[in-house]
Amino acid sequence: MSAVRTETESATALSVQALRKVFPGTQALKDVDLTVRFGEVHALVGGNGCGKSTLIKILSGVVPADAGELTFNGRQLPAAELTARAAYELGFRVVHQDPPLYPDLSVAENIALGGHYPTAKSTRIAWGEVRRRASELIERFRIDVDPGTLVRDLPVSVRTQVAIATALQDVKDDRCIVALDEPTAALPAAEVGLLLSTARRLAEMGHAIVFISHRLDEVMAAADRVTVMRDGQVFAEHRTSELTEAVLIESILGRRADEIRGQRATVTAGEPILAVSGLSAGPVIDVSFEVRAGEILGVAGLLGSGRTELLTAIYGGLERSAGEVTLAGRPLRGGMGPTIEAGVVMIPEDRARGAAFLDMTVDDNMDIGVLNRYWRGLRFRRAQMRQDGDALRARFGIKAPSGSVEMRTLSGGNQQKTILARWLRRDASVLLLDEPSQGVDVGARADIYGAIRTMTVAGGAAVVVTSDLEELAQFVDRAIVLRNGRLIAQVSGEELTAHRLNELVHTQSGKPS
Ligand SMILES: Nc1ncnc2c1ncn2[C@@H]1O[C@H](COP(=O)(O)OP(=O)(O)OP(=O)(O)O)[C@@H](O)[C@H]1O
Repeated sequence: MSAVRTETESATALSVQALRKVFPGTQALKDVDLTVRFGEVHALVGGNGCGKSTLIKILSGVVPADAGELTFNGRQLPAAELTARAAYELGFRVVHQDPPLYPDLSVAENIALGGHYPTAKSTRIAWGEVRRRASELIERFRIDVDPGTLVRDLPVSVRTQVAIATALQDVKDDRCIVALDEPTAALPAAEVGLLLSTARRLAEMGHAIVFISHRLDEVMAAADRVTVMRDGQVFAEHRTSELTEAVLIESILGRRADEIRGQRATVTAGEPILAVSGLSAGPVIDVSFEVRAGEILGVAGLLGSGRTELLTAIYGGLERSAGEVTLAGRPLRGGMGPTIEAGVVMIPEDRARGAAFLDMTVDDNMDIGVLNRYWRGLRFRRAQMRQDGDALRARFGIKAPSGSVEMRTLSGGNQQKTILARWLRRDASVLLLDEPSQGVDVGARADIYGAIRTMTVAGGAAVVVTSDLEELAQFVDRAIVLRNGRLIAQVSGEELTAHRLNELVHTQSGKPS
């Protein structure tokens, strides 16, 4: 899909020179140089905390730089002087993964709110004009949506398309620099393609696209060029046409790609630990399966297939209308308290939002839930707790100046890793994980599955829901596929490939349509 550009390079849209930014305890950007051209999709990749978001925040004028020069579409200015308004006027736009749209308003109303409401002579809003403009934009950006549809009824990828159209509505020429900040992180696999095509189409219109993602297959598919950042610096720039995913991984991590490949269980799985039989709960209908000691079971299914509800119902957070769940032969009767006590731990998808205590320190965030481990009679073993904190941060590659900095100062991916570390350090016999690698870099993803594997090798079992089918194929031992709440297939061995899972997830018969 990536266009190989053989013609002479197009004009420079954005040039960043010697950009620097220091936060207390961290030099987030160290003399960053970057050139992005009109007509290209330029990916920006790198490990969690390498400085991608800081760069985008500076370019959008919301965080001031310490030093450096910026040139937007031929207009140069000192980076420290850029304001949000100037960045906007110079044609810089950012669309985040969770665009701030109003769910209960229509597409047309959202577009109008993101620009200026056209008013009639009486200063009343000219609704006809609102709809006409929205229809024009929808057509221009080729979005498959009716302007009157409420945003809450749209698939996530279409919402992001609407956000892009909203951000670009007042642009006269096609000379914007559009930063798409992890636009696919929360997207189900089926919708990713649509968004990548949108990025390409914007580039073909003439805009310059800066595409931030940890999903390297998407980077390879959608980008012309990729800049790799490491530790606040630009480490390399590649053309994707001259690159393989393995080389890109090495460029990002400084480790060979095969060092981070997942490992399937090496010993035959043991006795069933978790048995689910005839379970119905919410959208889940009559689902039965077993997970054995030593096994990581994957769950594939589209958004709405019941995959999250299945985990929640096992965990006791969703009432069951039928069926039984047993742990090592003993019934788990529901209710989260007894389920946790029995040794089942669930790590939910929205963990960063729901479970990160931003004004507490990083180590405090990891210690919640295991504090009683450190009491010896009346003595609290603080030194041991600190030592364990250091070890955990090293094990999960959590980038922080120390364990005593506030959680809010960590990058998004490092917050995710901190919360995962909190849960993975508990003694669990069954782990239920919903999208464990969302927002984390390719190295950390392998570390997370490594931690899960350590737990299963010791006799535990894990059930993992993820929309990334490549990830399932790489890291789990066996997978079940859900559709419309029902279990439609179990896949293992040679059949466990992303391609096969994709077929099963999307087509009624499990055969290519
Ligand atoms: N407000 C802040 N105060 C202190 N340090 C900060 C602040 N914001 C960011 N940092 C630090 O700057 C570094 C770069 O963070 P940034 O968010 O740019 O990383 P990133 O590449 O976007 O990571 P991710 O892939 O996890 O989103 C990190 O070490 C982070 O902890």
